[in-house]
Amino acid sequence: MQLPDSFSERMQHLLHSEFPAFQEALQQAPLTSIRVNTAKAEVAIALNPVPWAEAGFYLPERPSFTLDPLIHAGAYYVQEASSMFLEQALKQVLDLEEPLQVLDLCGAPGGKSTHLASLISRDSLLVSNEVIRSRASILAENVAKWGSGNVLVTSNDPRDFGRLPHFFDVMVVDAPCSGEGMFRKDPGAIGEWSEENVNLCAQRQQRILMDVWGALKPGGILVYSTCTWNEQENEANMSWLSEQEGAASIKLALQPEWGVVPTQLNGVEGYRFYPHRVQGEGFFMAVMRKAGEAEPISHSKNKKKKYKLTVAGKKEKALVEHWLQEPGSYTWVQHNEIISAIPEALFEAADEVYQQLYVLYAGTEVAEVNGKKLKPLQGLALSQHLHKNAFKTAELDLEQALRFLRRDEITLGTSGTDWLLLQYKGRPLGWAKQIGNRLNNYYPKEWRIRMELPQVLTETAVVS
Ligand SMILES: C[S@@+](CC[C@H](N)C(=O)[O-])C[C@H]1O[C@@H](n2cnc3c(N)ncnc32)[C@H](O)[C@@H]1O
Repeated sequence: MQLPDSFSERMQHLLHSEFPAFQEALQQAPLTSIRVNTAKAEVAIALNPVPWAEAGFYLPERPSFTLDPLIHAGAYYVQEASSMFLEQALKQVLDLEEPLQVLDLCGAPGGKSTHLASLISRDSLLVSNEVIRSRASILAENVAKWGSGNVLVTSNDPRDFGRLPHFFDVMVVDAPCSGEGMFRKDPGAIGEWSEENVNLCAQRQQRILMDVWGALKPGGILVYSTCTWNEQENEANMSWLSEQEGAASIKLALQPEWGVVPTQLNGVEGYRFYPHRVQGEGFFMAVMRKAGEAEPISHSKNKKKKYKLTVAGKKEKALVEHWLQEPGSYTWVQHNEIISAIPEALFEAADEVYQQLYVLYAGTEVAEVNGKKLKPLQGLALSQHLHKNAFKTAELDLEQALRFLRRDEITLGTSGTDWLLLQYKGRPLGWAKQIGNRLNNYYPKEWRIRMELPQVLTETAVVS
């Protein structure tokens, strides 16, 4: 791996005698790690845990994840281990039992969003945003697969969040960066690296931070991260924020065996992940508290208020509400023919987000209602709160499951006119409709596996 000279000089300056070990680590193959969706699955084999994330595990080798139906069922997410350090920021700084309004500003493809969704309580709202529309669709797909039901996926420019002043208790800004920490995983990133790009990234990060800062409550928490090592994009930006806005740095407790390197610049604490020190890729994180007193969440129900969300009619709601567990805990909303369930406690906040931002996916998309015709939706199949007994289910073997996920035609020897919830190892994958002894495949077109199946299929058996 040929590194740019000025990058090597910078790293030598940062690492001194550790530089040769760092260089050598960059030549090693990157590690593979996953984070298990504990609401849906558990690890099936003895795996080494990621020490700073409860549901994180290293895999001994990288399987073909596409060929494991359970990844499509949202049973786990492939995520780089260092990034899972976000968990420490949340657990050490916040009371996660409390209802929180959380923003993940740079959300796609969804590693941190799905992690946040697992960490926050059911009465907490996660707004998961991605400015680039095509990437926002992938984010919405991953959020729907995770199935927690308390996430709104938006696709807005950071400056649009100025329309939600003092709205969020927590903000995660996993900023677009020069990607030095990804050189080992994505050698293509080396060619894009330049001093000029580092400066441009640092300026863009400051702009992003200023654009969203107003949406953070006084006393609210910012978790800032990048996958790069240079000081400009990391400690210097946090020091700038502290000077500019009076934000205070928050110190996290570290276990020495983690190998995470704490840093300090002008009173700002940072956490660095180097591949020769930790089992993971390059990463930086800092946690800051906005000046001022924390305000409790208050959304007054006002009868005269004009809502953007339309509550579903009684008739429509009655048709589908038994499809989720605890139907009474949701507000059922309808947009065109789509009925979605939003946790009742989050309705007011969700409506405010709808008033101000472009929402791509909200809560759990449950059904499409067209007169008397009812179609269960993919979001429901993958929901952690699906009421399975309301449906006929069919268990698929590995080949059938992969064919279903490719949107191929499949036959199961069933007959009738029902909707079938198709499962693999007991985990729902999606819907098929029986038409006599044929099955219509309703797996979403945009999500389908495009890969040809190999002649011999082997089970991945990472989680069960
Ligand atoms: C490091 S990635 C986010 C990874 C994600 N947090 C995860 O854990 O899966 C940064 C994201 O910022 C988005 N982005 C690019 N330019 C941006 C901008 N000007 N403002 C906000 N986000 C931007 C990128 O499209 C990208 O998805």
